[in-house]
Amino acid sequence: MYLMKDITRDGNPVLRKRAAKVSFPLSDEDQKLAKDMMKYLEVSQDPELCKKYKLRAGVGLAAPQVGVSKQMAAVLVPAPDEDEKPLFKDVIINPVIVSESVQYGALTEGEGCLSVDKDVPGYVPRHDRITLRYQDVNGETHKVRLKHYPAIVCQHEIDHLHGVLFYDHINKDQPFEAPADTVMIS
Ligand SMILES: CNC(=O)c1cccc(C)c1Nc1nc(N2CCN(c3ccccc3Cl)CC2)nc(N2CSC[C@H]2C(=O)NC)n1
Repeated sequence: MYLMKDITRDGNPVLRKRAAKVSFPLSDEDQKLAKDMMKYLEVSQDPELCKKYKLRAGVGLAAPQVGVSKQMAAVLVPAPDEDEKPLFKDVIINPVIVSESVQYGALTEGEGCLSVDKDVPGYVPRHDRITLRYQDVNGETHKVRLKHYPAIVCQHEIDHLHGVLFYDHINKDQPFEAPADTVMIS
């Protein structure tokens, strides 16, 4: 299981590389990587376990964040009502955003990243809605339409696979300025 010591931090070149495509069938190593990344998210979202293992909670974790430059990310976006099923839960492999809304979306509180220890205030303008194509651990291809929070999270994770960090998108002069008609997501 990953601990915070296993998370690569900003400054590590692996976070600024384009990650390599993953081939199928997954090697045992890649299967374990997928399982361990999802496990981190599950444990980090459990208040007891999060405290016990001193983790930062997350809804997404990309392979470069555990030092592996491969096109794989775990996403676990819980439903607002905890006894509902998650808004999105899967390990996305070789993900491609095939279409995206003109309209922007941004988290009202800004974004955090397990690999960025400092707080970087400001809006991170992303596409409010995306159509995402990816392969799951079994090699099955999925094409899903996402909007608002799950769409934001997937864009944040796919950025990691392209060597992009969230603060790259923050307007330097006006960090809390967002394009007109941006959907503000709380
Ligand atoms: C600087 N202000 C802020 O960070 C920030 C501040 C306030 C609100 C938001 C909404 C902020 N923003 C933000 N909050 C999150 N979490 C909220 C808490 N949550 C969580 C916590 C505990 C249990 C279960 C869960 Cl689910 C875990 C996820 N996550 C992300 N991001 C950006 S996209 C990838 C995703 C990620 O996983 N980052 C580690 N951003």
